[in-house]
Amino acid sequence: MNPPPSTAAEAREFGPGGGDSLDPIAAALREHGYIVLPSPLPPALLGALLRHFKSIDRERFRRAGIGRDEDHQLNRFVRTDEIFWLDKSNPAVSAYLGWAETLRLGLNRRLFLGLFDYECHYAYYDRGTYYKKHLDAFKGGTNRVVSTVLYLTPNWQPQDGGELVIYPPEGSGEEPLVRVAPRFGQMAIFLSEEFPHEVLTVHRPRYSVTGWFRVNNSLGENIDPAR
Ligand SMILES: O=C(O)CCC(=O)C(=O)O
Ligand SMILES: [Fe+2]
Repeated sequence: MNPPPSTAAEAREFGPGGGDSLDPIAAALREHGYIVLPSPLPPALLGALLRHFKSIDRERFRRAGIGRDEDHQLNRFVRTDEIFWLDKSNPAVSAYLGWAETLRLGLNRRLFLGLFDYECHYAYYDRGTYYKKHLDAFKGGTNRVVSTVLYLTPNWQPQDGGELVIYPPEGSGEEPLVRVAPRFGQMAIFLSEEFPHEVLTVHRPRYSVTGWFRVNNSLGENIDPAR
C-alpha cells in the first residue's frame, strides 16, 4: 500500500489554495449561507475517491441513522441511504481531508466561524432511496456548523433523480432556493443550522461524500468528540 501522502502537501496540490479561490466561497456563505460549486476538486482526486468508494464492500456500509454513536437512531421513514465514515488511511481520502482542512482554515480566517474539525462519510443511495427534508443541526443542539456534500455519481442524468433540494431558512418561505444535481464533481456547501434540505428519490445508484465542519462545544478538559 502507498504511504499516505502528507496532508499539507496534498492540500497545496489540490487547493483551494491559500490565495483568493476561497474568497468567493466565504463571500457566498456570508451573504447567502450556501454555495454550489460545479467542480472545486481536481478530476484525478474525484476519480481516486470514487474508486476507493466502490472498492469498499457494501457490507461495511451501515444503514444511516439520525445522529452519531450513542445517539444513533435508525429511522427508515426519514432516510434510507447507507454510510461509511472516513479517516485518512486512504491516500485519496487523506488528500480530500487536506483540501477540507484548507477550506476550514480559510473560512475561519474570513468569517471567524471557529470551525474546529471536519467529519465526513461516504453515502450510498441505492435505487429507491431518499433523505426527507431535515436540518443537519439544531441551534444549540449539535456542533455542526457548515455542511458539505461532494457528488461522485458518474454521468448523472436528470432521469436518475436524487437531486438535493435546499429550502429557505424556517419562516422565510417554502419554495426551494436551489436544486442541486448530484453531478460528478459538483459540491454544495451550506450553513447546517439554517437550511432545511432533502434528497429526492434516487433512480440510479448515487455516490457522495457528506461532511460537516464542527465547533468544539466542550467545556474544560472534555474534548469533544472522543475519537
Ligand atoms: O447527499 C446529499 O445531497 C445531502 C445529504 C444530507 O443531507 C445529509 O447526509 O445530511
Ligand atoms: Fe443533511
